[in-house]
Amino acid sequence: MLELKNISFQVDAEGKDKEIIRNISLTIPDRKLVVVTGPNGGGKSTLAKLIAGIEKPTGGRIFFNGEDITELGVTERAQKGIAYAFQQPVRFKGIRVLDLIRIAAGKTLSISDACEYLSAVGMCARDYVDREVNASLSGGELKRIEIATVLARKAVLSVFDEPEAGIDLWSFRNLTEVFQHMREDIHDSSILIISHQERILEIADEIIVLKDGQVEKQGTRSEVYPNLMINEKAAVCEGPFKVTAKEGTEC
Ligand SMILES: Nc1ncnc2c1ncn2[C@@H]1O[C@H](COP(=O)(O)OP(=O)(O)OP(=O)(O)O)[C@@H](O)[C@H]1O
Repeated sequence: MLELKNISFQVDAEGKDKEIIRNISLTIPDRKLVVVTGPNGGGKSTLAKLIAGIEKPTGGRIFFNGEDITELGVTERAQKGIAYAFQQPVRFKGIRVLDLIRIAAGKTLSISDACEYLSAVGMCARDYVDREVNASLSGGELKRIEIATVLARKAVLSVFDEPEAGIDLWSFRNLTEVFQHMREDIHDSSILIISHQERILEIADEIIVLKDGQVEKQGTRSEVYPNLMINEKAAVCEGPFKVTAKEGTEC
């Protein structure tokens, strides 16, 4: 279980203090798939980076299975079982896709085992295992490879920052199935996905809405999702809208 207690994150932006995360307290329980959503610039990626240890909070404490990990860096948190897939993954010149998946798994996987992770994210695995993780890969390919490495980690807490970004619709459909399988096979781990996608929100156990660096809403999918959809619809409807019990929201 991951617990954030009164977490704040402030940066110096052109000589002025800017508070990106404002006194957030939340829990990511074991055996749950939690989706963080909300408007652009609300602080979602920053929250993920604070959890992964890429950024350090300027206030508050972070606990992982009861242990205070606030002062631990990325590597130590990774060793404790926190895996993180960037919104914009980094490239590793000189390292093959196969090596990256083996490093993530922490063991010498056979080529066919490594290929399974690539196939899971919609890649024709044999075409990719020997490719270098360099600039020759497209953004979408790189993104899928990174998601495959997080799958290979089998982490205690897997954090995915906008896994849908840059991924074509067909592969995205596959990807939601991957998350669904991860959810079914969750045991003592948990999954945190930052996403704007309805298909991902629909498979969440819990949804957190982050806005202006604060938790605007938090609850089970059935508590949060219907209202979220109404608000989204209201934002795009020019005129008045009505809600019907059966059909959801109509403009
Ligand atoms: N190091 C930084 N210095 C200054 N401003 C920052 C820094 N990091 C993030 N921000 C700002 O903080 C806000 C939140 O950024 P963040 O990337 O966490 O948002 P987000 O909710 O993930 O957005 P999106 O949905 O667009 O990915 C944004 O306004 C961003 O420009």
